[in-house]
Amino acid sequence: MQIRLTVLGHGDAEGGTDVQVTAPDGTPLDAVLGTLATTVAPGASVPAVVFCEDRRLDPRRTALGSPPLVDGAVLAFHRPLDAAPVPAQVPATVLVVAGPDAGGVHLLRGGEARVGRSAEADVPLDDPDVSRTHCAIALHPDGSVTVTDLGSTNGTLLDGAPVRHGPVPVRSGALLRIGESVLRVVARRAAPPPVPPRPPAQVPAQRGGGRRGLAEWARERLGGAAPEAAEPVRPAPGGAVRRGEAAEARWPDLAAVLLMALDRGPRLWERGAAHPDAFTVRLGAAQQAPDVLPPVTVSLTDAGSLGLVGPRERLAGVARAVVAQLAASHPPGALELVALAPGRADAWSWLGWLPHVRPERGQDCSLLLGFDARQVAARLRELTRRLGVPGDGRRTVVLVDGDPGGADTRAALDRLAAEGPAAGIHLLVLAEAPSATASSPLAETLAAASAAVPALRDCGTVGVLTGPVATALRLVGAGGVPGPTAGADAVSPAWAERFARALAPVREDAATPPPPSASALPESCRLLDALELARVTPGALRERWARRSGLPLVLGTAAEGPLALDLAEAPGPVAVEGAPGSGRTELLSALAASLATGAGPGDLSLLLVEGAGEGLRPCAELPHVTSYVGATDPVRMRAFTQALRDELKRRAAVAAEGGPGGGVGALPWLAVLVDDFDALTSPPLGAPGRPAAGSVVRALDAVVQDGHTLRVRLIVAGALPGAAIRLALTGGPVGRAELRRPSAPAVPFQAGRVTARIPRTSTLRPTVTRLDWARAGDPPARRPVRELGNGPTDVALLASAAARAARGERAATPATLV
Ligand SMILES: Nc1ncnc2c1ncn2[C@@H]1O[C@H](COP(=O)(O)OP(=O)(O)OP(=O)(O)O)[C@@H](O)[C@H]1O
Repeated sequence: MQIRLTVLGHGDAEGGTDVQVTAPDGTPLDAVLGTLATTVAPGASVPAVVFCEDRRLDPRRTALGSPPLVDGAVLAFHRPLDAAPVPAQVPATVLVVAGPDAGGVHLLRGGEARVGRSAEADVPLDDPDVSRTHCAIALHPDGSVTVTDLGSTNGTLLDGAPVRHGPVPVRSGALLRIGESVLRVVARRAAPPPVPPRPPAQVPAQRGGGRRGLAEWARERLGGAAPEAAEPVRPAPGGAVRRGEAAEARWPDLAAVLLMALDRGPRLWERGAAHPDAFTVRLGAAQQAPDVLPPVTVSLTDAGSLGLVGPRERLAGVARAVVAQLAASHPPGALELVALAPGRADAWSWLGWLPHVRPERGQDCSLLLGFDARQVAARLRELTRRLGVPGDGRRTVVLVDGDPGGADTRAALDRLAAEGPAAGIHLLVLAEAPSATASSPLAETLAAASAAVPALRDCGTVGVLTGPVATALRLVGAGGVPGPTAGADAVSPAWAERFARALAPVREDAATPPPPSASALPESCRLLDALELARVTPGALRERWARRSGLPLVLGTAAEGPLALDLAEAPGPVAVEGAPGSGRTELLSALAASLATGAGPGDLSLLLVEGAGEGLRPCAELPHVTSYVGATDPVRMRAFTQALRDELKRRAAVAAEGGPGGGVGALPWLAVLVDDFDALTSPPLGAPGRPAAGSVVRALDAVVQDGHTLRVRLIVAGALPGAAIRLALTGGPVGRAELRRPSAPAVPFQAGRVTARIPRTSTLRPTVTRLDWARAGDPPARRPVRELGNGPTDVALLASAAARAARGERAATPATLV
């Protein structure tokens, strides 16, 4: 199990230190507390008290990975932190629903809240058109709310009417416009509308129910927009203005987006791939009516890719808002996020907390981020591999911020911009340019931006920030077709960090579990540990053989622990596939060793066949092995294949004779394991195995055809058409693989290692490492697994223990083979 925490040590700066903890499930905080303290501050002692938010923890009783110690949690040594705000517990709330510093959720507990550009304001707004102290919103003892303009330069509008003299009463739901920002005041007097039943997204249960009030409150705000009430989406590649209150609720504003993440209620991740509003984002609001905010939206499905052009700070704020909306509305099962932002780790590291950037397609990185040229090239390789291949329904949105570097990389990006949408890959391309104004007209701004960032030309919609302070967004469709203008919604970096951290521990509901993250797998897996035979003794083996059922085959470790299947129940042959050097021979050896621990030699015979080389030789010492032959010896190979065919005939005869239930059940199992299958069945001209190839193919074909009913199983390393179970080595660390079965999702795993000698604890010790977000796009650090050079390997230890255990076992009924 891996979780990421932020630790505030003694006297730490506000940001704290981000760390990653890797430990077996259920490890108590106690086990890593000292390491956490020294990782954050070298030489620090174990803290006397630890808080998670405002809650004091008992380190012996708090398990890593269980609430509150989940991904994204903030631990504070020595002092408590403020808990998350709970709007349900306060009578009124001010939500910043639109504008250049949108998304804020401010609680009114009573008295006056000052709104302004000043950092000291109770509701600070980074909006150039807002005065330092602009207006005051007061909550009175009777629950009523008023607003007073404090002599602002640009004035205050309440539902369109200027607030000249205060205080002016404010109804719940009223819109206050100040500068380019729009605030909605919500007082808690209105009854909540009914909520359509829908299972919420899953997060490990939270004790104490600290956020239940927030959930309730958020439903009041958000619950009205059931997706089934949605009007059909019409293609509007240049963007669309949506009118009416339902439209406002349907494309939530950014305050609502933050509450979706904090609350994890029914609207979080409500849009699966087939949802009518899937992949449609709200870029801002049309400023037409005083008391409504008609959302201006763009559908990525229609646009293909979306470009954003403008000055750096505003541009980044709008892009943060777009990405956050996508992450709040779509589950990771429907949406993958990738960032290509060379040199911009500081700006985009917050994405690292989102579940959507985990590599779940076997990408060799910790997170799908590209913060330097190598990482960008790796991400582009992974993405361009998917071009021309029909998508699996899950879409990918790729944030492109900055020059990807080298000519090859630029060409790959241009290809992705042109061909990506057809493969479910949509770009969000940022291009820095001065705001479009009278002196720098839109067309010129757009032309200059496209020259600097060619991928912009393939974007079906481009939003250009306009106006003297770049707070409006003009949408332009393909071919320069003019689209609507919106007041652009942007969010601050702090908002984005808070939003993403709230989503970090959330998982999709149990009905559609996300594929286990490939990166959650260990770098190496000792087979004997996965078999729970760390100390392999004859007694332990005898005991297993005695209680045997089926033919248990432990493959290695999946994200949740050891991965096993029953070979007796397998519907057909098993193929181990992969590139040379990916670990096929090792996995085949592990399968042989695993089978040998599940049944004694009296109940199971192993036949080992080498197509090339001698990779299986270490397994030949297992007492179960009755034949070990290689293609280099065609005479023995022919004899072997003849004997195998005879054995199949003998078994068929026993099966035919057998009484009710078939006599075959009394026969020992026979497992044929073939390494380098391709070399065996189609050896190159002049290869020593060539003379025997024909007979081998016939014998193995007979096993495929008849073996299944005769207690004979076939496992080959190589491509075997019609294999029922495929163990595909996917690259990355050696031994990284996927279990693939028809009509079942692929299960990533790390293959068991058996021909080396690995100290028992090397993959189980808890570790704490500082998180370096700039390196998160690299292949995961390969913790060098200490393999002991001298002394017996694990398979030799197993073979010796098995040989001793077999002495005294009832005499096997050996297969009559060479
Ligand atoms: N699961 C594993 N963990 C760690 N190291 C491994 C693992 N599997 C294989 N290796 C090591 O990687 C190297 C290649 O493994 P292996 O020979 O099994 O690959 P292969 O796919 O059979 O390739 P080839 O057919 O070219 O021999 C060997 O040195 C082996 O010890």
